[in-house]
Amino acid sequence: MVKIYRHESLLGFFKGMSFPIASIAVVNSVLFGVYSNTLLVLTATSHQERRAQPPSYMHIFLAGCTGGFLQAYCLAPFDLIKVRLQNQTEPRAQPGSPPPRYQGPVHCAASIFREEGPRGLFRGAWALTLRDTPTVGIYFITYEGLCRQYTPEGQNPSSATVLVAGGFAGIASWVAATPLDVIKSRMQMDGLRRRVYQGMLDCMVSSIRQEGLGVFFRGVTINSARAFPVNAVTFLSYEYLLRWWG
Ligand SMILES: C[N+](C)(C)CCCC[C@H](N)C(=O)O
Repeated sequence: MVKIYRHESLLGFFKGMSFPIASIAVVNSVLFGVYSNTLLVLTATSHQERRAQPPSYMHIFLAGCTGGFLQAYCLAPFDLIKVRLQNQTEPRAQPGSPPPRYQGPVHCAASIFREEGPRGLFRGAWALTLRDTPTVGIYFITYEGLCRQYTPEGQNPSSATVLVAGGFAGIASWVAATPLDVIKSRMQMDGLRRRVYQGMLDCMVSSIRQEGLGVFFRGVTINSARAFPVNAVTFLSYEYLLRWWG
């Protein structure tokens, strides 16, 4: 934190923010929409009816995986741009210094398109899909499991339960997602200069060789600290929006 502050001032902490904010509504509606509709297909119960007839954990997991798989594709280009901008760590421009490689998210998207082709915008998308398919399953299982544990049968979970269950669901899924998150980000940065990795497996093997197994847990603490409040609020919004409008 101190280093980022000294080097890039307060703005450094908000690097690559505008795109995630623009994309989060789209990505989350795909995630929760696909999840809920897959459950509807699998169990023939709507969100309201699910309290009285709770779906099995297998169905929850499958619906979560489907949601995770599809949202990964919507997320991929936005996530790529975020990673590229976050990794650009030049100090704030001084007069006379050359401009940064990417001047902002739109410029970044256009440059990737020009330099790496349309498929370049989906660099790392496979790793992202592999990261999100099972871990979104874990996300919903943890959430449902904790809600059921602390809610009397047939009732809606209280706001406090939803917040805590959502927070822990975020942590559990991020802990599980971190190894592939590290690989995904490295694949997304590859291609910026010369290609370093031949593919995902090569990226895994050379990362382990150079940095040991600990590399798979890089950033897990800060990711979990972020995941708790973000997902507490996400699930609270989800539950309340469906209760009001469902
Ligand atoms: C599966 N994985 C852990 C990668 C993410 C789950 C979605 C969580 C939420 N959109 C967030 O940004 O925390």
